[in-house]
Amino acid sequence: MTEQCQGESEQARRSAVKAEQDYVSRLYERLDTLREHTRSALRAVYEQGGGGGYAAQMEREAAAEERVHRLVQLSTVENGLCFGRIDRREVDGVIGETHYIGRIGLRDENHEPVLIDWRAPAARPFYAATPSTPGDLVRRRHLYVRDRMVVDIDDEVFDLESLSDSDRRTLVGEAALLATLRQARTGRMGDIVATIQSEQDRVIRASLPGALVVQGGPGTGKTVAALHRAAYLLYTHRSTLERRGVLVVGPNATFLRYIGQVLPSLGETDVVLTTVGELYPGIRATAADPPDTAVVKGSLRMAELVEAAVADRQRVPEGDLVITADGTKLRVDHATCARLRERARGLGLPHNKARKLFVNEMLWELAHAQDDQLAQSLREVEEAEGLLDHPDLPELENPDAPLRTEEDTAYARETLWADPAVRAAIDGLWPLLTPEQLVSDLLSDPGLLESATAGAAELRSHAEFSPDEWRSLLRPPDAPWTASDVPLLDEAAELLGEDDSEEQARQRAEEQRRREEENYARGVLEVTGLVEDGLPADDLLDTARIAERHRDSGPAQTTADRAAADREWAYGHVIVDEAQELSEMAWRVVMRRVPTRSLTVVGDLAQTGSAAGARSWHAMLDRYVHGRLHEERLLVNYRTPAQIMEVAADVLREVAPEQDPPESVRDGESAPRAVRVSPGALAGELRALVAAELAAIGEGRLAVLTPAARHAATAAALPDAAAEATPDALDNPVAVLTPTQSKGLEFDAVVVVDPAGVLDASPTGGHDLYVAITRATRRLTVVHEGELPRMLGRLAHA
Ligand SMILES: Nc1ncnc2c1ncn2[C@@H]1O[C@H](COP(=O)(O)OP(=O)(O)OP(=O)(O)O)[C@@H](O)[C@H]1O
Repeated sequence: MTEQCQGESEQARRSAVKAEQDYVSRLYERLDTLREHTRSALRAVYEQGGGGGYAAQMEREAAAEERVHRLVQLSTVENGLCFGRIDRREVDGVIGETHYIGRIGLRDENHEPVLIDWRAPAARPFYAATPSTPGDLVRRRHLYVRDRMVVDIDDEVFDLESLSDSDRRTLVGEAALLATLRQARTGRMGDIVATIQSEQDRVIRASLPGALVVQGGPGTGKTVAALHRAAYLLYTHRSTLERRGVLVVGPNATFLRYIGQVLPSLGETDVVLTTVGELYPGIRATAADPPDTAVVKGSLRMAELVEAAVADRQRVPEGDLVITADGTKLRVDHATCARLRERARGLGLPHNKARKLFVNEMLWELAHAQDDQLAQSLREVEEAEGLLDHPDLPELENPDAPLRTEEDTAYARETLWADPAVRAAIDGLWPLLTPEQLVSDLLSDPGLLESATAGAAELRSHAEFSPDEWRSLLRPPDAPWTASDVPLLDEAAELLGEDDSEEQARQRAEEQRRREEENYARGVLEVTGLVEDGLPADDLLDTARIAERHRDSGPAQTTADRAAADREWAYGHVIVDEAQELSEMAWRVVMRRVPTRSLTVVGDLAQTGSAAGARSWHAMLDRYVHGRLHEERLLVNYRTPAQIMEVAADVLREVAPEQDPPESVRDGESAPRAVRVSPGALAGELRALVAAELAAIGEGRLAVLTPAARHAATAAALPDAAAEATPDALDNPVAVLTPTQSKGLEFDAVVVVDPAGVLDASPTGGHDLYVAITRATRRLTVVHEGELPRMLGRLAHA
């Protein structure tokens, strides 16, 4: 290009930027106006005061809630309100339309659309158009807006002929996507509304019913696409999903925190984000089982084991049941006890519900036993006194009439139930059980476990456990709950049914209150967090005021709050991330939460780290979705540069040759390398190496990934690093994690310590090494003491 041409092009670009600035400024003015309207409407609701009846109060709360929600939404879209534009082709002399695409839809005062929500059908061409299938698009333009200023534009032209001369001169080079990908990581995943790629768009806009499986290698955008899908579904099916809610299940708390801002940044705050370990309300299971135990606990046979364990708690005494109540010995014979158990079981109700019948009938039996006793002792007295057949006594009208009326017997039942000896005896035969009690007793009592194992094999022939297998389940009674216990608790809850004892009800209410408070606090933090992200000062004031006011009136329950606290909640849609890690038993829990089987399952079979996890999507899911499983594949890696991906591909070829690695979208800035350290010198060398890597990445995040057995020692060598996989681990520039803990995360620089140790740590060590290497967005260093594993032979030594 000549200098003159360059100058002209630059000038044309500047004027195009200016024209876009005028448009964008008008959009922000509109946004400000809408905020002001919403704020005034909210004030008006608050100023109404607290009068009126309960209904009026509830109505006011609902109105306030709706406006707060809208205000939060209008605040979240401040950054990047508008990020794109599409120009359609002229058809039959009718000038082609131009649409601006943004985080939300806006209309001007005449109700004309001025900004199209990225999820609306009209925005679809922005994402779906490709050079080979442009549809009716002439051009797609990305707008770079910072602090309300258009700083740049980036065009992709599909039909050069249709552009005016001045438009042609504004064409600029760098693709929006690459610019985004090069940014340093912040420890929080961002949204990608401006740069969704067409293969991802297919995933995001897939229809609501049925199970969609998204299989894709590391960094292909599975997580981020799944989150955008949640936002898309909420927008498109708002009435269904707002009532039933959307659940996102992720692998751990660090990951949930990492992705936690994506949906709020898209204006969606009412989604439940949780882990499998938290799917059972009231339990927060973070401990992990040894791999062997996790495999047994994850197996479907555990369903039968729990079923047998419940049946074992419905007992028949060895001989007759004999209870001393109120000084009298009452007897119910063995056969009657067995009959009562069978009748209660025959109801087909959960254990705690069927117990009502069992208790009822047993009390009748005891009351009748009492009647018999009474008759017996009366007869004995009469005999002793010689009263029987006494000529002076008037003849009874009906000598066989019972001594007590039905009413007396009913009263006697109540008295019997109040007797601790009676209650203890009946509880021994058919106790009221909580899932926690049942599972804890089962796993800590070898007798119960062995008996349940035998029972499981009787129930279903496939449900056999070897002695080694069932013994691997044994643990101390006070052991903390593990994530693989949660499916057992959920299974037990299904089989036991509600325990309506007062204490349980109180505990549930308490747990619910705690969750509400937590959610509320999190919501406020999110709102105020936005302020730091550049919200105008008057919004800061108002947001804080709203938050305070909101607190005074107590947190109103959102669908998400209610859903999270209710084990039996049926969600409208469930998204499972890192889904390859879920065991068969964990899938049972997930499926219970979504009876309609409207699911998005995202994962990568090449990254399966849990020995109880998936080897095939069909094998894992077919039994639930019966052929309604649609699979999409993502093939492009947006995270890991090509040079690092080549190293990962070597590992994959060794550990899962049937899987193809994804193709990197970009080249890296530095070659991945290996560093050999002499045994004993690791701590000192690691400190220096981490310092050098940090300097190389500038702002950004670094992870030191190490086998679990070396985690403590590695963390001790780096005292300033975040050493635990807590939610805020990624707030620290350096985190020391195991490969398992790093699942789903990404870092500008990754230092893998002791790759041979990673490989040897578990049967799926190769998959873990693949995961570790593919966390890097820019730099990879592998530190080793002994021989470098052969599969890493491509790495050059520094
Ligand atoms: N279209 C896109 N535009 C910009 N960034 C993108 C796009 N797609 C993906 N990314 C970025 O690529 C990175 C990887 O995405 P993501 O974490 O969703 O991948 P993943 O497939 O879930 O990976 P893994 O299986 O390793 O967990 C993220 O930083 C994400 O923001």
